Amino acid sequence: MSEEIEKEEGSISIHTENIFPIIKKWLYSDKDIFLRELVSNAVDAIHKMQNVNLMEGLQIADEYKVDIHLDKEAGTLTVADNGIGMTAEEVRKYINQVAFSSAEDFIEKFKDLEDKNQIIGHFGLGFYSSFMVADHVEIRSLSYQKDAEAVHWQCEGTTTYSLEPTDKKERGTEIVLHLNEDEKEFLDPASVSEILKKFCNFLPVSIHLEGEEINDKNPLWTKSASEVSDEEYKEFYRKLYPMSAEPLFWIHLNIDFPFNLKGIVYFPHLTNEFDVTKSHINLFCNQVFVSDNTPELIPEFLTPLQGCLDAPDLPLNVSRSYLQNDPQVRKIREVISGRVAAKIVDLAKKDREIFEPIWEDIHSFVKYGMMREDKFYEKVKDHVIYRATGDDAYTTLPEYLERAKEKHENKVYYANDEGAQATYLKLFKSQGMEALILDAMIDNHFIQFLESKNTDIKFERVDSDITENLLEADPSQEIVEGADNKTKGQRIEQMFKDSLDIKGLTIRIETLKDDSVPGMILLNEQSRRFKEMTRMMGQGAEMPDMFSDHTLMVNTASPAVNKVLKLQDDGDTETAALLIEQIYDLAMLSHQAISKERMPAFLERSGKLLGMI
Ligand SMILES: Nc1ncnc2c1ncn2[C@@H]1O[C@H](COP(=O)(O)OP(=O)(O)OP(=O)(O)O)[C@@H](O)[C@H]1O
Repeated sequence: MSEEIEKEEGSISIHTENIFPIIKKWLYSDKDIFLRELVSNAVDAIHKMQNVNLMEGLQIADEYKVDIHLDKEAGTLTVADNGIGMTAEEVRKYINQVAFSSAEDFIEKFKDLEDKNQIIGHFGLGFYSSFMVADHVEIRSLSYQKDAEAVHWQCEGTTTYSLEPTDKKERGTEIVLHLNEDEKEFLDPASVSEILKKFCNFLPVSIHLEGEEINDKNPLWTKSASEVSDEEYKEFYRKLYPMSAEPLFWIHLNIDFPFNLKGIVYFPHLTNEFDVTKSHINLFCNQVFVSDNTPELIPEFLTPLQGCLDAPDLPLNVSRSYLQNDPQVRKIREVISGRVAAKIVDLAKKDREIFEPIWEDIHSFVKYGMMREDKFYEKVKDHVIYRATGDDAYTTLPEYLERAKEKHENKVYYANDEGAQATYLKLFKSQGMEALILDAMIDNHFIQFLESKNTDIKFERVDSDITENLLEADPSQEIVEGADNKTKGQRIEQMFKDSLDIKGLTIRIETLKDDSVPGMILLNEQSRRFKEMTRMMGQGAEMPDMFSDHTLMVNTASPAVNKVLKLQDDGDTETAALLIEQIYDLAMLSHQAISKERMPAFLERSGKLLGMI
């Protein structure tokens, strides 16, 4: 006979016995944090004691401290404090009744595994993290309360415990961890010291390991900026990052309203080893180390920032994605961005000579920040400096435009490869004109961005066109020569056109004030930029040919060009053709290496021409 089944509904029971395996397994990778949790509890207990003393006007002249003691023989690690202590009632309430009411609740709170490190400390689970490394844990405690009786609690990693009176004489709590066989590394003072240095380095209460104080109770960020010297900031940096070069600048934050935020952030001297994509800020909560991986707190373009932030009221028990959208975290990012902008303006205004080398390290980040954040852009835009070819090595954009007003109003000339564009820069210099050097990866985008922000200003690379200022009013254009009624310019143009059979090439005849350059390649700014963009995106299999359209500007003032004319007149068309090819190759040479197709002819021709001298 089959059993009759009637419909029933109910809840699946998950037993609390499951909790210990979960604590061990899920949290295993971060087991070091049990020390942070126990020491934080001890510090909290001391703070509570200090408050009670304050309120009751009691004078208890103890030196408050947390003692960590390792006993190799017994296999125990003990965290002892002289804080407020616990009565039996309090142990029952705070320790036995774990802050979650069911395993379901526990799992719900832990579902975001990424944050387990932070969550553990924020759901009243801190003490239980000791079961990650010990099956057997004891608490011995004596409450500060009058006539309190000392208690001894023990648990061996199951859901049963024992609680009995004990003979502890001094106020406070001792947590004794009988370490598991494979956790004996926590008996090694050097390992424990390292963990304590990470988590407890800046705790506000004295922390002793085997009798020796290991922490700095008053880290620099707790002081006010006016009482800290530059040397102290640098020394603090060296302590945090012993192997690093001196930071470029730093910002001391001390904000009480509308939220609490203290800290010192440093902009490092960047080296090749420095990972600019990774978060470098140490986050603290009331001097307790929380995390060294909270990129959400820093504007993306400032990820290289190092240092410490102490944000006591951040809701750290929430997921990373929440943190990203949390209004307070956004405000922190804004504050940091604003303060960095102010610092940059301040440095730029104060002393250019100090600012210039710093600028070389930070400019890509600043430019990226300007493109990403309008507020940041507005704050720094007039103080951003550019390397320039004029008398001053660096200039701001407003300064440059002011100087260029007469010669080329609202036009900014720039070079992005000083070597390749040397001829053009020389011409500019000889005519008292300046160009900006914009040769960083980001500058291509930054130029477009600046143009979009300042629609009246145009940027042109020095080889994009020949400006009026470089040209001589050309008498040769007017002079009609020979029987064919052509000007000198027209004749030269014709000869170059006839000789050079090159795809996409246009010949343009000009007379430059400078006669030392026979020919120059000009690339139209807009089409060149378009090709560069396409190349950078690099999706198509075919890379755009930068020279599919180019202009050879032939300088009629050049003796070499006049020589071509003379040879033609003398009937030596062969040598004239050689010279024309040579002028073209030399002009191209500054843009790219001579192609393998043209190279043999170039070498042979060069040899021939040398032989003629
Ligand atoms: N060393 C101690 N001295 C006095 N009370 C303690 C000590 N350690 C723990 N307690 C008590 O036990 C409670 C539970 O501690 P637990 O670490 O599990 O969570 P919590 O401290 O409430 O929260 P957090 O996870 O933020 O530390 C504490 O709130 C405190 O009342």
